[in-house]
Amino acid sequence: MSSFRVTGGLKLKGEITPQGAKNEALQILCAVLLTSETVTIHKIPNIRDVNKLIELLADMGVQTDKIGPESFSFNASKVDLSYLDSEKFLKKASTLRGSVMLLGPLLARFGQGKISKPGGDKIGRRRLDTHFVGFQKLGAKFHYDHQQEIYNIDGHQLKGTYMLLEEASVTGTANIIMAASMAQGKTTIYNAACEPYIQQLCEMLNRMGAKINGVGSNLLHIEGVKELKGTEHTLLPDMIEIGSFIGLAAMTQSEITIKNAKVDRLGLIPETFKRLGIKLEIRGDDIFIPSQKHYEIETFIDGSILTVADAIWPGFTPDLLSIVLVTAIQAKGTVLVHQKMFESRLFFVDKLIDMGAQIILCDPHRATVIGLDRKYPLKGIRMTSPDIRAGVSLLIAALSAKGSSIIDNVEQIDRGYQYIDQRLNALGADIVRLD
Ligand SMILES: CC(=O)N[C@H]1[C@@H](OP(=O)(O)OP(=O)(O)OC[C@H]2O[C@@H](n3ccc(=O)[nH]c3=O)[C@H](O)[C@@H]2O)O[C@H](CO)[C@@H](O)[C@@H]1O
Ligand SMILES: C=C(OP(=O)(O)O)C(=O)O
Repeated sequence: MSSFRVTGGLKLKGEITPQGAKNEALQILCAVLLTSETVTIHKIPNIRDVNKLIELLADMGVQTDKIGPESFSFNASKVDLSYLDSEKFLKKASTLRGSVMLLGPLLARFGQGKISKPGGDKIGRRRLDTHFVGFQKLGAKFHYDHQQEIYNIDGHQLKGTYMLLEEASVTGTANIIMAASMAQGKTTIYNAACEPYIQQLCEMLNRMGAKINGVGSNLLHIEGVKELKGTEHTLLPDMIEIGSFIGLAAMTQSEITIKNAKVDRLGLIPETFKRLGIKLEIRGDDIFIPSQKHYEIETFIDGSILTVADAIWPGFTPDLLSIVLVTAIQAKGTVLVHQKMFESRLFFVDKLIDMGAQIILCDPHRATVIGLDRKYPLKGIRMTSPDIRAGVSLLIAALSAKGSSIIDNVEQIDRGYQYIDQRLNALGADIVRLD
């Protein structure tokens, strides 16, 4: 288990370029299984979850070549399906959430798939019903081995159909789209998730020869094709990293320019941080955040306390609520943070309270932050990173604090933020990795 020793209180300054999007990378990497031709992907982040998925593909027989600092080519002309039965596969697949999206492509191309219960953040119950009900609607048979926690699916000629998803699951929608792309006939998916990750996946599949309409909406029409061909794809900048850098700049009074942020793909993210009083300037495709001593949280029009809540896209992403929460600590004013989707994602606030933050955890889904307006700084403490986004929130708190902090279990942060210590140190932070 690695830790960070963070010396707080330093102002950062400079430019930072976001990595390629983690959650998009996980979908796009799984999609390489859909064709026997070569797929080249650019802007692949060097993070734990992505690296594990690339390893899984290679172990399965996919030819994997690193062709540039952030570019890989993949060729899945030979796939060893017997590897799916191995202990090694099942163990590795269970360490990340994204591995579940191997199932859709496996089913589409080989008529079968198998996966152990996927991992990912322990942030509450994370059911997979949408995925399997969707596969079943396409005609696949599904069996869950409760004892070994293994999901098996089988379905040699999938048939297109109409389906109304019970919930707009992000990875579930991606899985169903990939399975339906090669099913016989037409599939309609209503209440589909439409995050930029999904839009990117659909655009890539269309370049491969798929026929998907409605991209960007929650109503997708997919005309199945017999086969898909190779393509080239560039990942979007990671919008969750971008939001994290905005929060970091505000909390540490830093002047930061986020380069090439693809601002038009960020949805409500810039607006939500602006509502906390943070000044953002959009300069071309960059976001400039000036050093700000004070930032004041808006109220609603009727003067009542602002609520920031998550919602499915184009609502505000749940993955940035922990960052909003930590950013509000040094704001002026009060905000209610309402995490509707996950039930165990806010418990990390006890560490922030230990550091001196004024937060009331109302219940597992809601926390009220009463901003300190820099009347006093947080104080450094020792803490453990429970999940990826809480981990980065603790890092932001530690960077703003007086004194030094130790953050344990930074593997959680490494799941989703590449070289975060080195990149922030280049802006003037003092983070030491202790192995
Ligand atoms: C690898 C990956 O891409 N992970 C992301 C993906 O996870 P993932 O795809 O696993 O998350 P889902 O979209 O399936 O669901 C997230 C949570 O929201 C609930 N839910 C979802 C939709 C809905 O209409 N109603 C509802 O209550 C689900 O029950 C679940 O608790 O999407 C989540 C939601 O944006 C993000 O937090 C994760 O970072
Ligand atoms: C919850 C997240 O990731 P995962 O779905 O991989 O656990 C996240 O990226 O914030």
